[in-house]
Amino acid sequence: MKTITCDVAVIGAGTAGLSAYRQARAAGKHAVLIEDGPYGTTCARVGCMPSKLLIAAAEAAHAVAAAPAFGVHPGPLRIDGAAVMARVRRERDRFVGFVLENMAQLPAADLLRGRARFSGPRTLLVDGHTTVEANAIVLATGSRPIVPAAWRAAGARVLSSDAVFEWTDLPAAVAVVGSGVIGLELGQALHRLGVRVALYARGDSVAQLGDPLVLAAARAVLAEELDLRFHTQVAAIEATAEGDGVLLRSQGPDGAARSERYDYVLAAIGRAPNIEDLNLAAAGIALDGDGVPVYDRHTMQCGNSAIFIAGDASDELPLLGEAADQGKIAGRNAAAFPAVAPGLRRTPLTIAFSEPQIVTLGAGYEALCRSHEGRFAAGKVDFGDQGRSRVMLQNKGLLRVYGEYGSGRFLGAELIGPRAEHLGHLLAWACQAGLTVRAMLDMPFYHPVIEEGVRTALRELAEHLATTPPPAQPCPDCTPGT
Ligand SMILES: Cc1cc2nc3c(=O)[nH]c(=O)nc-3n(C[C@H](O)[C@H](O)[C@H](O)COP(=O)(O)OP(=O)(O)OC[C@H]3O[C@@H](n4cnc5c(N)ncnc54)[C@H](O)[C@@H]3O)c2cc1C
Ligand SMILES: NC(=O)c1ccc[n+]([C@@H]2O[C@H](COP(=O)([O-])OP(=O)(O)OC[C@H]3O[C@@H](n4cnc5c(N)ncnc54)[C@H](O)[C@@H]3O)[C@@H](O)[C@H]2O)c1
Repeated sequence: MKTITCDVAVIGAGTAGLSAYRQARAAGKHAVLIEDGPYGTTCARVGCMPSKLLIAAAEAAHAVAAAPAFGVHPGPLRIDGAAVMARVRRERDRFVGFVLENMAQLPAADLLRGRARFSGPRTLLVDGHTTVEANAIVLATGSRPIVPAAWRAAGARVLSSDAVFEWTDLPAAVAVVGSGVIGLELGQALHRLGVRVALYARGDSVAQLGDPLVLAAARAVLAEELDLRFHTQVAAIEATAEGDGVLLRSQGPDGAARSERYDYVLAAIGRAPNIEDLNLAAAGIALDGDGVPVYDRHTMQCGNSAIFIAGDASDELPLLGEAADQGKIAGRNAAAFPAVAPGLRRTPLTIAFSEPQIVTLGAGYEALCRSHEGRFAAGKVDFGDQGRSRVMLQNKGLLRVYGEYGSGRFLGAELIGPRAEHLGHLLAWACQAGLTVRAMLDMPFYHPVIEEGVRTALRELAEHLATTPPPAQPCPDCTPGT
């Protein structure tokens, strides 16, 4: 058994862990980075990048399919599934390669291979071969896809998003379970690439949306294109007798049972933080009801301990940018421990790369119903009649913007709409800058642009904010589906 003594031990060499490690090193500390899986990060290997590569191929196919509506006839659409997946894997490998190149430049003595578990509040045991004694520890162990054991029992044709990017060709039929971000992004991309896709949702939620009006718009817009099965329970999944597919038995909202054959079932029902194998009992920190360490989101410190948490492991907002920011804060504070200080937490921004894209930023509708009951107003724009959106034949979706009575401060927004990733950034920046709705309306708006739709929504919001707020009452419509 070897013993390593260091200032900061980081568990997990993903985005959050690498960010924490770099901060600790930049502070002049001896840091050790422990990883038991492949290097390359979830984002590059099986997350953000390969999923966006698949979506990019789907967008190309969709552009061809949509062209005749403009009087442009490019000829019959032919999708070469093997070529699509080859590009996805080739470009994915390129992104992973950049991470690996950076890893190769780190001092070899700082990199420890193996699975870390706590053996004390400041001590880790790595695979039974090394004990690491650290002044502070950063827990950046990421998350993993949830696939219920009963579904796994059906065999290898029940898979998570991790496996999709290893395909060498596109299958003929896929059942996607879950209407969250992964289900929507991958389900729509596969559909646009010619795969028969049915998307099963036990409730009627759509991606990260909470605003009932935007949710309703999203359901309607997406259902125009996708086979969306809302309020449908997956009753059982079993392998076909030939082993070449799966039978999915489901029960719809009318109680009717259905059994359908697919090549694969893609479980997209959420991700769980990697925390249970860490022997957290030895760490001496408080855990919440889900077993996740209780921590301060501004310092990422777990209680008053020398343990800091970052990235998907924190189960807060499992997004790349958050992992990088949280890792930075955790690494800096671990290096400075016990002199812990709050770090920058930005205005929350989430983007689902469906089409139309789905975006939330700032305070969402459900959160405002709790924190600002009777104290906030909303404005909206329906993209159906929005000039530039219609020019581009992308005139679908709804934006709702929220502002605070009295201060006139812009609080947040939810939307499904064209080029929403850009609108989302614009609005998130205004939110973080603390702008009032009036100040936002004083900004330039070109013509004809989609941002004019944002102005329409802001104008409506400004009108509401100029009136007396209605008497406080419970939000009548803030209970969207599960
Ligand atoms: C399909 C998909 C698409 C996504 N798309 C986007 C997107 O478009 N935009 C966006 O912002 N986010 C996206 N995300 C989310 C984003 O990828 C994650 O939030 C981010 O990668 C999390 O980084 P992390 O450092 O917390 O975890 P990871 O990168 O997973 O790193 C954790 C590391 O810890 C290691 N580890 C775990 N336990 C131990 C242990 N006990 N000992 C040693 N090592 C351990 C793991 O092997 C892993 O390497 C997507 C995710 C998925 C799955
Ligand atoms: N564009 C992006 O930023 C992006 C893309 C992909 C993933 N991600 C991240 O990855 C995380 C995980 O994505 P996800 O889509 O797996 O999770 P999610 O939490 O977004 O959605 C999971 C969905 O599955 C449903 N569900 C849960 N249990 C179920 C069950 N037993 N049967 C049927 N449905 C069930 C939930 O109601 C929900 O609609 C996201 O929260 C997001 O942070 C981000």
